[in-house]
Amino acid sequence: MPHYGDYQNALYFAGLSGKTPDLPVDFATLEARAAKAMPDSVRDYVMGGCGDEATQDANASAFAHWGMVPRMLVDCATRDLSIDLLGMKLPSPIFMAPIGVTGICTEDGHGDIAAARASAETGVPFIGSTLMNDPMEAVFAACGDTPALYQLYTPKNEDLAASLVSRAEKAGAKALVVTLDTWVTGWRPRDLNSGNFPQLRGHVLANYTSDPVFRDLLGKDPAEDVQAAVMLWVSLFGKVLTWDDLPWLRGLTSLPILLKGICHPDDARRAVDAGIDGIYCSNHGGRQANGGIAAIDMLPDVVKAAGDTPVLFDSGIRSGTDVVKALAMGAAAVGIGRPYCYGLALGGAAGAAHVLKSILAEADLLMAVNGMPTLDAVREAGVTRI
Ligand SMILES: Cc1cc2nc3c(=O)[nH]c(=O)nc-3n(C[C@H](O)[C@H](O)[C@H](O)COP(=O)(O)O)c2cc1C
Ligand SMILES: O=C(O)C(=O)c1ccccc1
Repeated sequence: MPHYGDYQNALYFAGLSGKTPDLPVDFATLEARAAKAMPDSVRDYVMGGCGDEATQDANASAFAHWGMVPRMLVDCATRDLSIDLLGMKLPSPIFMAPIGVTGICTEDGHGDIAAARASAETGVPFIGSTLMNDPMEAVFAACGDTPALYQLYTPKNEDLAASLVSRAEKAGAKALVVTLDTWVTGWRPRDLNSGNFPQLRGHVLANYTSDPVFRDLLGKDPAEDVQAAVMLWVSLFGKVLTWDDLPWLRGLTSLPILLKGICHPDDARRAVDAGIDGIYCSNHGGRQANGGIAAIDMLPDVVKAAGDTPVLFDSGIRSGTDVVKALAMGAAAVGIGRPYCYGLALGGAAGAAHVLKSILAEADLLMAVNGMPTLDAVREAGVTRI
C-alpha cells in the first residue's frame, strides 16, 4: 500500500541538503506562479470561468463551511486510500478531471502525453477529454498500467460519436464519461474580451483530425486545410442530449458509462433508474453556468439520490483537505482539475505528478491525524456544516 504521506518526509529531507521543491505544495502559490508562466491566452482560458466567476469562486470557498472533527486513540499507523471503482482497483481516491486544453498547457503542445505520464507515475487515473492535442491512442498508451477513462463530447454526427467511443474502447479506456453541461459554451468574459477560443485556432482537435469518420466528412487531409477542419468541428461539436438519447449512448459501448454535470438529486435518480453506471457531480468548475450554488454543497443530496451508484465529484478541489471533505460527504472518487494544469504548465509531467503527490500526501496525513485509517472511517465521520 503506498504511503502517500511519505512525500512530506522526502521534501523535508531534501531541504536538509538545501533543495526545495521545484514547484510549491500549496494551491495559491502554484496558481500565482502558473499565471506568470503561461501564455496569456492559455492562462485566461484555464483560469477563467463563466460571468463574473461567482460560482467558480464559490466552488472553492464553500469548502470552508464544512468541517471535520478529529478522533483520537485510533490506530492510524497505516492508512488505506484505495478504492474499487467500476471494476477498477485504484490505489487512491483521486483522478485527473478531463481538461480539453491539457495539450497546450505545456510549451511543446504535448501536454496530454505529459498528463498521461503523470498518471502512469502516480497511479491517479486520467480522464482524457475529447479535446486533445495528440490522438487518444498515443495518450492512453502513455498512461502505462494506470487505467484511463475517456470523456465524450457527443458530436451531432452519430457515426462520429460511435467512432470516437469505439476508438477509446480499443485504446484501452476503462469507462466512458459523457459530459452533459457543455454542448454550448458558457459566457466567458476573459476569453471574450481577448477574442480567444483555442479550438477555433486549430488547437486540441487531434481526436477529430485523426478520426476516419471526421476525415471522410471533411473530404481532404485536415493538415492541408486547418480552417476547413476547424469549421467542420464547429458544425459538429455539441449534440443537445436528452434523456431519450441514453439508450443510444448505452448501445455504443460495453464500457461503464458515467454522466458528468449532474447536480440535481432528481437528475441523479433518473440517471440511476436509466441504468447509468456512475454519476459525476460537477458544475464544470464554474465555467459553464454562473449563478449556481457551489458544487460541493450539492454533493450530499446527489449522493443520497444515487443510492448504491458511485458518485464522482469535482469543482473547487484545491488541496488534500478538500479531497477528504468530499469523500466524507459521500464522493466515491474526487477529481483534480485546474491544479494539475498548473503543474503541467510549470513542470510538465513531473510538475503534474508533484501536484497530485502533494494533494495525496496532505489527504493521507489528514486522515492520520484525524484518526481515520480508511475511507469508510472518513465517510462514517462525515462533516459538519460550520
Ligand atoms: C481549461 C479547462 C478545460 C476543461 N475542459 C473540459 C473538457 O474537455 N471536458 C470536460 O468534461 N470538462 C472539462 N473541464 C471541466 C473539468 O473536467 C472539471 O469539471 C473542472 O475543472 C473542475 O473545476 P476546478 O478545476 O476548478 O476544480 C475543463 C475545465 C477547465 C479548467
Ligand atoms: O472549456 C471548457 O471547459 C470545455 O470543456 C469546452 C470544450 C469544448 C468547447 C467548449 C468548452
